Amino acid sequence: ISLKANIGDYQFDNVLLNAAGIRCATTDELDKILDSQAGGCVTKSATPEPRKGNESPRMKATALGCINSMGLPNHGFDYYLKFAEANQNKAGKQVILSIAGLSVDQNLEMLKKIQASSFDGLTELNLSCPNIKGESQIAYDFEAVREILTDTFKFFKKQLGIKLPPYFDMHQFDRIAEVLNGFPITYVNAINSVGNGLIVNPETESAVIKPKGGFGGIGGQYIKPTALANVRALRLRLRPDISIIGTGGIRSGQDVFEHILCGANLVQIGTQFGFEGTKIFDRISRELKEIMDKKGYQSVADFRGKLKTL
Ligand SMILES: O=C(O)c1[nH]c(=O)[nH]c(=O)c1I
Repeated sequence: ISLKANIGDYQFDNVLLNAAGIRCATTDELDKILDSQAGGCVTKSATPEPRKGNESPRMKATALGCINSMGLPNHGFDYYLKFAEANQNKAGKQVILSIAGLSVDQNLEMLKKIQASSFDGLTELNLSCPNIKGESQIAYDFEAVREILTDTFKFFKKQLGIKLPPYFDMHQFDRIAEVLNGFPITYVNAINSVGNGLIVNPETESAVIKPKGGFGGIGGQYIKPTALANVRALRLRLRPDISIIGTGGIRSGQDVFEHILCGANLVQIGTQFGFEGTKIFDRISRELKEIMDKKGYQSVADFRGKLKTL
């Protein structure tokens, strides 16, 4: 039974990856992921310069997942580009370089550097960070997405993925797919955390994270139905050559099976990877293979996108 998959001409020995932002801000953390059963690693979304991020407490775990308002803490774009250049082309293991500029110009500046660099792997353009004070998630403004991709593909000739926020309305699925189908993107990653949730502690009668009055992105079990709906809706609307990475609510082999059934080519694990560390990739690989064995599937292609309706 094989858990191999590919995106464009990039081979992954395993469909499991970390989600950007979780235990992936330093080279040590990234090395640990590459040394694990994961099919590759995704770097913490980078800004052109290093950032401290928001005030702590800025992340809180709950019984069903977590809330975060990290505020893009990272070591700066050059740090991650250097790691990506040094660790690309490991057989069957891909390094995905994630960027999240605070403006169109910052994104174009980083993309120009990638284009000029020796990194020939996948870049993930994060248009969905929910935690920058005063900034909204770019991908909720469809014309802004069209503009940044128009500017990007005037010079960017390497392979680009787009990290999307969750959408909650059929016309939004139609609109974002219509915009993305107009560009030579390699994949979309659905979804980022569900933005601006609020976790309350009834004992202390208080919010549980400091930034933004306690508002932050929600991950974990809370968001799996929304993640699956976004993967499915985009699979049904995007050009067949655009792959999908499914992210959101994964903590078992069954959850991965559901994401692939909805159309995911690969999956990323965030909240639960944060709780368990890299041994999660062994556990979930084993659980997924057990499910495939029971159902008589040899490869993930056998059931990818084959969700039935009633
Ligand atoms: O606050 C963050 O750093 C963050 N947090 C998220 O939940 N998603 C994101 O894309 C980002 I860039």
